[in-house]
Amino acid sequence: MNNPLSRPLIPTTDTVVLDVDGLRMRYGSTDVLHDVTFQARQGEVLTLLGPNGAGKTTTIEIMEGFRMRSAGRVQVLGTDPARGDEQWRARLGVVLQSWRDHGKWRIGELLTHLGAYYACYSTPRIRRPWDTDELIQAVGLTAHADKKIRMLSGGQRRRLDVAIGIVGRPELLFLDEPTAGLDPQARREFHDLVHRLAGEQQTTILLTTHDLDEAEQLADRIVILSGGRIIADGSAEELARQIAGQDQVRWTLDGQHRTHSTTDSTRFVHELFKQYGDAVGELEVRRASLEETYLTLVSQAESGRGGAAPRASKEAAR
Ligand SMILES: Nc1ncnc2c1ncn2[C@@H]1O[C@H](COP(=O)(O)OP(=O)(O)OP(=O)(O)O)[C@@H](O)[C@H]1O
Repeated sequence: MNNPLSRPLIPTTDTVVLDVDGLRMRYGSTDVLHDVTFQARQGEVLTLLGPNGAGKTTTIEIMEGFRMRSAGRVQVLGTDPARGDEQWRARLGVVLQSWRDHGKWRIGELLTHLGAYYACYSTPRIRRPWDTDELIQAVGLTAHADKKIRMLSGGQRRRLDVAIGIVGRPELLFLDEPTAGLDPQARREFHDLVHRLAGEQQTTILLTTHDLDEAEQLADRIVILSGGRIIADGSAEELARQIAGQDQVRWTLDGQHRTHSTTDSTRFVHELFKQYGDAVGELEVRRASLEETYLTLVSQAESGRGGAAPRASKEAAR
């Protein structure tokens, strides 16, 4: 786990919510997904990264049941999305790009209207839909609840998109570039909301983003797709470890500045203190940012130097 904030309040369970095995997709004579395999567990935030055209949207649309796959096994909340019924669909949340319809409606009216469709899918464990006022507060739109949708700013609309995606209290939420167009404060609030959904409500979240800081902030696990293949699967730290020599340890000893590159900075620092104790000063460990790791892994994959993606272990998924 990379960020203490991303640790769920209730730990991620072992229940597999998303199970994709040997997924292939072909458009005409072009293969765009090759043997894609990954899983996500309940309460886990999984981020799908990859360059334009890598196959992220195709993968997500297959899981949402909007696109038929060419081959492979896909189970979403225990059901093959190609055969998902209304009851199954009510357990999913999808945040689509901006909601442009119903411009004359007010936020509260629209959410109450959409939420009503979920009432019959309530269960003893999950009361559906989300209470409109609570939901509006959760996405930070209380001050605008009575505004007509066409009067909202781009960022306010994006918050409304998220509210529409979660009004049915989904067990699995798909977020496609959710913070594009949000200002820094709205982005921060959105990140808090994702942490709350995953931590308090045990919602599994699959999101795509091109913002690597965001991925690092939010993801329990990161899956990188390149050219339709998974080239990496693990936490940000695990992915960084795949690239040899990326941690830089700096310190001073007898007034002299020293630097050392290592794949295991924890062990190195331990040895350093064991050997020199209090004589070590100004210690600094600089880990590769996710951006550096990502760019290296993608460029290795594109030049054919990448190895097979290590499958994330159960522990890595927590
Ligand atoms: N309906 C389609 N017919 C033919 N090819 C398609 C179709 N949809 C997508 N593709 C191709 O499949 C590949 C994967 O596209 P996809 O949209 O899944 O990528 P992506 O990772 O979501 O990209 P981006 O980051 O640009 O949104 C691309 O080469 C794209 O051109």
